Amino acid sequence: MKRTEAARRLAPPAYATEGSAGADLAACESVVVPPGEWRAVATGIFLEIPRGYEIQLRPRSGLALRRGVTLLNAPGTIDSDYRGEVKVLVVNHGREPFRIAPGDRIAQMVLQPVVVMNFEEGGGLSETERGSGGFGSTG
Ligand SMILES: O=c1ccn([C@H]2C[C@H](O)[C@@H](COP(=O)(O)OP(=O)(O)OP(=O)(O)O)O2)c(=O)[nH]1
Repeated sequence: MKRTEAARRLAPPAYATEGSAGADLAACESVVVPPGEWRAVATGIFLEIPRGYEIQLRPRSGLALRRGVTLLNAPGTIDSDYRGEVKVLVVNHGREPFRIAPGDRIAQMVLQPVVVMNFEEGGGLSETERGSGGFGSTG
């Protein structure tokens, strides 16, 4: 079904359906992303994420399949101490300009627990069979 302008205006900025991993995230501004380019798209959403969690911004598979549109930095990270507006870095790999209207769902958000890393300098690393082999070293 084609969404009308009125439906777009009424759409909430983010919505989750039961059983879905992510909540869809909508744009709050009109943006045109030309082929081969990217834009930071405003959502009008400001979050306070509990410490120990992050939100990942992920592409929507339908936009990727139909339009070649995805997120430049997928998954985008929203830190728990970030208090600014959530923006979505939309990149257009397709051949047509990608037109975004307020209310269009352009990404999805997933809440994830994170393990906080603390680094300290050590004397050396333990030996393993792999050692420093990587990038196809096993064939
Ligand atoms: O797609 C994104 C990615 C990031 N952010 C916001 C929230 C995040 O907490 C902050 C910083 O993101 P990130 O750590 O990826 O950016 P950076 O390039 O490492 O910058 P900084 O030095 O500000 O951490 O920018 C967004 O709104 N959308």
